[in-house]
Amino acid sequence: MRRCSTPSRPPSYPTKSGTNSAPPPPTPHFASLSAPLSTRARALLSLSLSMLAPSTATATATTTCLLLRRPAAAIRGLPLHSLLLSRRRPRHRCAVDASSAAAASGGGGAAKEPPRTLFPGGFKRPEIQVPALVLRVGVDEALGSGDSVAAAVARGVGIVVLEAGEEGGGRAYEAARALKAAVGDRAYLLIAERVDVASAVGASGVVLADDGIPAIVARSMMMKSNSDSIYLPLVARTIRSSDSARSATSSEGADFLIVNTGTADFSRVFSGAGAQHVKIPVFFTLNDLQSEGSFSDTTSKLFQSGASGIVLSLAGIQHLTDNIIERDFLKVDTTDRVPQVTYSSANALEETNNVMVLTREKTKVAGFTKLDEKVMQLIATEKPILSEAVDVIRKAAPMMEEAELLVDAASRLSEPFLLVIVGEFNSGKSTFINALLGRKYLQEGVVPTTNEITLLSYSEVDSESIERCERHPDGQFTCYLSAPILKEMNLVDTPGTNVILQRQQRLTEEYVPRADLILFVLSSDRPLTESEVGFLQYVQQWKKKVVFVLNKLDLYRNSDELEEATAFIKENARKLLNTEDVTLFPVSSRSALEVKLSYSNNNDREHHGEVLLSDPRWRSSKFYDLEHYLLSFLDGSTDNGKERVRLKLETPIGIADRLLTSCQRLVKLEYEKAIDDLTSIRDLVSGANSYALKIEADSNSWQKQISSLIERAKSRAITLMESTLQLSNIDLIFTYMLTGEKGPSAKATSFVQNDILSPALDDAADLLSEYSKWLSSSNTREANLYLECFHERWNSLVSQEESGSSDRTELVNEGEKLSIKALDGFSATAAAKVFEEEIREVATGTFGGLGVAGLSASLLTSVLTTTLEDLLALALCSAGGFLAISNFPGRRKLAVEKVSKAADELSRKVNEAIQKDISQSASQLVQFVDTASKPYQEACQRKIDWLQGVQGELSAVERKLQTLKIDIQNLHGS
Ligand SMILES: Nc1nc2c(ncn2[C@@H]2O[C@H](COP(=O)(O)OP(=O)(O)OP(=O)(O)O)[C@@H](O)[C@H]2O)c(=O)[nH]1
Repeated sequence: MRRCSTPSRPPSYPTKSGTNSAPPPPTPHFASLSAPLSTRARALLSLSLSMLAPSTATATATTTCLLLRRPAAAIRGLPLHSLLLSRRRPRHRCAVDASSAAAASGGGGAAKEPPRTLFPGGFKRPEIQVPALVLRVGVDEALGSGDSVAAAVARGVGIVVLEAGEEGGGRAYEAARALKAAVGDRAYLLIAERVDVASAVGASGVVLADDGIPAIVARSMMMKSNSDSIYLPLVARTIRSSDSARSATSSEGADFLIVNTGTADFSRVFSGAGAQHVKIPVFFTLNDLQSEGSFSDTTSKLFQSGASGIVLSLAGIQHLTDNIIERDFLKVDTTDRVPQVTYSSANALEETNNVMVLTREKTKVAGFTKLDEKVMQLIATEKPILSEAVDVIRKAAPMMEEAELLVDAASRLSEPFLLVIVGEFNSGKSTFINALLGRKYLQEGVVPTTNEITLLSYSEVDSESIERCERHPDGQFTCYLSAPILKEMNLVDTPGTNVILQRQQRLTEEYVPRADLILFVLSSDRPLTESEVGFLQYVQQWKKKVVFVLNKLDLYRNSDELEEATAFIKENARKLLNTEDVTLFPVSSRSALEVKLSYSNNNDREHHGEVLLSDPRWRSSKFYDLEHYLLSFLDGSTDNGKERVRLKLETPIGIADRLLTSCQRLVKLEYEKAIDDLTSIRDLVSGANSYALKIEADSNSWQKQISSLIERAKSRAITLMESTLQLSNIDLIFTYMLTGEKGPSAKATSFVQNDILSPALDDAADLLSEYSKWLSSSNTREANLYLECFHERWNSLVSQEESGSSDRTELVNEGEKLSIKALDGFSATAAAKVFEEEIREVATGTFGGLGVAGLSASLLTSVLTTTLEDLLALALCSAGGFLAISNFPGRRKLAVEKVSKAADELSRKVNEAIQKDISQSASQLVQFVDTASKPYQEACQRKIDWLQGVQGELSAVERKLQTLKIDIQNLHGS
């Protein structure tokens, strides 16, 4: 029998969180579904995943909520205020439904892989909103003060830390569970020093002690134990010194730090030289005994001097007034205040003597400083089409977080050209950027040095003193520098593509679609490694223009080696990027930087280029060609300059293209699924028609029981009649004729009535009543199965009111059943009377006119026992009476037949009533199922219509984008 299994919901529709591991209800008997849903759902889901995921990613159906709204990464690059205003946004975790996951995996124990999105790294980084209010809770408090914790979260606490380090596992686990229940998804729950407990309760992460296990180990332990989650676990570390802060922030990979030493120690912790390298948020634990006034001062001071949040106990939170919370943690005034700490970049910090810059860059440099009319027009045309695309993408796939990429890219249309520098760690990305800018703005090093994305933007004020870096809540840095090239070109330094931390891999992946041009830095000592090939394939999916830089040219011993390497790279890049046009610049960034730095004090700007060219080190670095190429991008009169405009305009179109294609496929799948759903519902409804057959088959045993009951009564009555109407009973018959009812036949009549008919009728009535109940309950059960099936499979389509409107009372009116009424016209007394009359009829019809005086029938019959002998004897006794008596057996037979017929008639009536009941019940059920299915059918139809509309909108906006693309291509041709 097919089961009414829960279908896995498509990714673009929100699902209810929570699990339902109850077994699926049985299916109505004739539910004929076109395919078992578990298989179908799995196919659907993996299709949509593989469609969304790059080809290198393996998509598996492990979760129904693959694409969640607005992760930190997706909003990186959005205006700051929009990041901060999203503060109270509830965090979505992927609630993997146990049953749907099981269904999706075919019910077997198939190995689950992390779900993927458009980014091959696949995982999402949780957002940490700053300034953050962190609550630390002890085990006792957690077990007893759930309400206070919930209240604190409602007031603005974003992170709750359970201090479970000292506790035994059992209590720590119970406390963590209690906190999890109190906090829900409204804040992050982190467990201090207990990765096992954090994993067991599905907490958001852990806080490690200063000397605890490495962050990467903790993170991977948590990821292993919660392999369904698409979020990277948060790992924080408590620190006591700036040195440990520095190590925690660099290669270690912690997400934020907690300073546990109290307010007074803040400056001490952050006074060391290492503090300048702390690139992740730092939260300070505040002493609870502060009065309100001092709290107010303290929080302000902490934020001004670089803290990103404060940590308080439950008691401490109570001292914090709503005003302070509102002022420092919730309300963000984006006009005149920088709520994040602003870090100076490495060099600038030294130069400015740790002075924090609290004014924010307000004036951005336009992307195209010399925009011609046509470009302006194109931008004006493009923006509304992009916003239309965003609307329709959000409509078609509300959970597709990647829509934010498009929003971001569209908002950057008027901003500077975005050159994103990618490459494996240590390939020389930072050195290349420094060489291009002519100053050591970025750190370089042999160990991975770039943990975060750094966006280099132009600072309008031409003074080095205000060069600085701002850290955004999700870790991205924006550095404002005065390098002229940044006026029209923003540079992005990314973490290496082969870093061990998934978080950084993802950071880089997310920047690829936004890039207007990608500079792929390869290292001469290992050109085109496996991971570089993988990353290039990913880049190719976004159809980005890539320029290769073969760095560390100085490592080659001769030109043959260089030629061999360039040929190798070009040949492979051609294949990988599917283009003939591969641009590759072999350079030595380090030499170039050294040369530039050696002339940095040369004030003769005018002849700077000539001076450099005269230096053989500069010439051998070959940096000039690359620099010239990039600068030509900034010159609108050159081919590269024109291409720059095209690339810039095409960046959001490329993203839109890809997202729209994904949406088209999703919507198509949704559409096909909706059609399938509608067909399945209709199949179920028509399957109800077969219910009559099934119920008839099931009614057979009832019918047989009742028939055999009647049959038994009949045969007993007939036996009685036959034994009464024997000539051997002729005395009795005569007596009966003479004395009427008082004779011996009255005995037979009462026997028929009391011993045969009445009990048989009672039994039959009981049986029919039971049958009627059975019929009703069978109907109700069947109806319920249908309801459950509709509810189970298509619950998400209809509202509760709509689905609950079917009335089941119609199905249970067993009092109305015809089979019960079938016995109504049949009374035992009346039947016995008829029985008696039949005997009388036989007797009078046979002997009434005979008048045989002197014949001793009893004498004859005492010796003659059979009917034949009776007749013979009578014939012998009276030739005159022979004729009359010879009719006796015939009359007796007729009487018996009459009784038999009456019984058969009763049996037929009962069977007929049963049949009518069956067909009535079946049609009631069909009617019921039809009515119950209506809301679902209508909802499916609505969805089909809606999806058709969305398909139309998607196609319309795609067409507009195609036209726009042609216009952009023709921009400089006409
Ligand atoms: N020989 C040689 N070494 C170079 C050159 N460019 C950079 N390096 C060295 O390569 C190492 C890594 O340079 P970085 O610029 O930090 O490399 P990166 O790609 O930014 O590294 P991550 O930020 O960790 O991804 C440093 O020791 C540089 O001095 C070069 O042209 N020649």
